[in-house]
Amino acid sequence: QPSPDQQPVNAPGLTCRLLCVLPSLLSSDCLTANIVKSHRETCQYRVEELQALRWKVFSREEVLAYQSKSVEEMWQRCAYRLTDSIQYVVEFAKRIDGFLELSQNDQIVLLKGGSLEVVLVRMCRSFNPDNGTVFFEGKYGGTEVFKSLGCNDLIASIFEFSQSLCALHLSEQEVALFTAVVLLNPERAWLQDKEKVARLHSHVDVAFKNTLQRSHRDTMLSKLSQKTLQLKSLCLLHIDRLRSFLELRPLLAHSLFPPLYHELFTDGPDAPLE
Ligand SMILES: CCS(=O)(=O)c1ccc([C@@H](NC(=O)Cc2ccccc2)C(=O)Nc2ccc(C(O)(C(F)(F)F)C(F)(F)F)cc2)cc1
Repeated sequence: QPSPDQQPVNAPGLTCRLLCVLPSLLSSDCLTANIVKSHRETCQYRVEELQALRWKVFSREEVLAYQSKSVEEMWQRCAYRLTDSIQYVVEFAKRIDGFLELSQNDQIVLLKGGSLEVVLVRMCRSFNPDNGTVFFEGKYGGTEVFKSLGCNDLIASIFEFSQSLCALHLSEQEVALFTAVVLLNPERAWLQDKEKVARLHSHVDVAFKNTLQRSHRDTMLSKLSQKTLQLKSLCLLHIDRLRSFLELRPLLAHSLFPPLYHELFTDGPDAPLE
């Protein structure tokens, strides 16, 4: 009888355990690859591009020009920019395995509830934490650029959020997986098939956790769950400011804002996303 340390490892048991756990690792790796690819194809600007533009900062004159614009014009410019970014998020969602298998109603509910959150997470890639500027209309500017919007608290919160997210030094792979988790939130109100969304969400969550563990970034999870809470309140503040802006100018809403922005952020008659 060989001594215990010479006994062959209980091979069948080990093989079985590997084979049992392997499919989920494989499917989780496939899902990770799909999400990272979807992000790369729909991220609007690559990080390298955004970083190469950091030296292009608005001059004093350009800042003054922004500050002398009307509230309406500034809101319109931001709304257009955000709607542009949201279109890319819609495309990102459609490329995530399983998203298009959800009912159209649930696809719209998830995008209505999560697209602005995803844009704000993605936006941190265009934020320069060294001088507190964000890439806007071709150059980098600080909060002073958005002064004429008349909601400095919202802008300050968005900049603080971007600053804190930058401090986590998320890789593109982590941004991809984090934004997929944010988007596939089974707790969104009005979901028809909550269980189906919860299954998809848990697959993405497992894929994200596996990725973080492999790169020894497990500590990131607790920090990111705090970020998700901040994100929620930030978007509620943003939508509430938009509403109060629009309530004062009912006619403006339809002429000023691109249709998608209107559908996503006002409780007007729900038209399906094109
Ligand atoms: C989000 C995906 S990404 O990181 O790839 C990415 C980053 C920045 C932009 C930027 N693109 C432009 O400017 C387009 C362009 C370029 C040249 C000339 C004219 C036009 C852009 O849209 N910034 C931008 C910042 C801030 C805002 C706020 O509304 C918010 F609330 F989102 F932060 C504002 F309030 F700060 F203004 C809204 C928008 C687009 C995509």
